[in-house]
Amino acid sequence: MNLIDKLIEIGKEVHSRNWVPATGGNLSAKINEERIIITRSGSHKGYLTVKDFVVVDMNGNLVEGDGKPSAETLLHATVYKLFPWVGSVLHIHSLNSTLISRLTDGQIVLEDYELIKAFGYKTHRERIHVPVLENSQDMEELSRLVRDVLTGTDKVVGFILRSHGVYVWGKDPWDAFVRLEALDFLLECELKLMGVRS
Ligand SMILES: CSC[C@@H](O)[C@@H](O)C(=O)COP(=O)(O)O
Ligand SMILES: [Zn+2]
Repeated sequence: MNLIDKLIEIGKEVHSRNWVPATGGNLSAKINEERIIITRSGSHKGYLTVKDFVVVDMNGNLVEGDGKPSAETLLHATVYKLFPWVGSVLHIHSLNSTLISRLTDGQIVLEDYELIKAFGYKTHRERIHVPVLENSQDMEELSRLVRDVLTGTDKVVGFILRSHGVYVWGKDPWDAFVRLEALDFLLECELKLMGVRS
């Protein structure tokens, strides 16, 4: 299966979970060190076809395909540039990531969950971090912020844009999807715990 087919399949899957309502979200995969394939801006992630993908360079410039690359292309490029091992970046607007960001300042710290091992760690004892960043429509500024919070740490497994959604990455589209599933589950656990404790 090629990269586009895999991303189309992931689009259907995230749509079936109500993670990408109303054309929200964007999906990408790295073709090589200089090129990314990413969803076209405004495409519905549950009904993607080959025409909904464009090729961009690592600065977000369109290289191939019709239409405008995702409005958030620069955020994907920032993750690829920082982590050479990453082969796919997924962004969704799940309820769990959106709601928890409205109740959290700074970052979410996850520890003592078995599913932490889904991020490649050997033990549930590892503490992993999910920074919550202020949402912005200024992608240049936001990508600088993302670069700053991701620099010099291997404990950040994703980031959330407040009241917007979550970004997760992996070595390929399937790995990124499994991590996304794990992270959304962990966010739901934290959200429910907040409800119980309040
Ligand atoms: C439906 S508005 C959502 C967008 O503003 C954005 O947050 C989003 O995730 C999708 O943007 P897109 O440009 O289609 O990749
Ligand atoms: Zn979004």
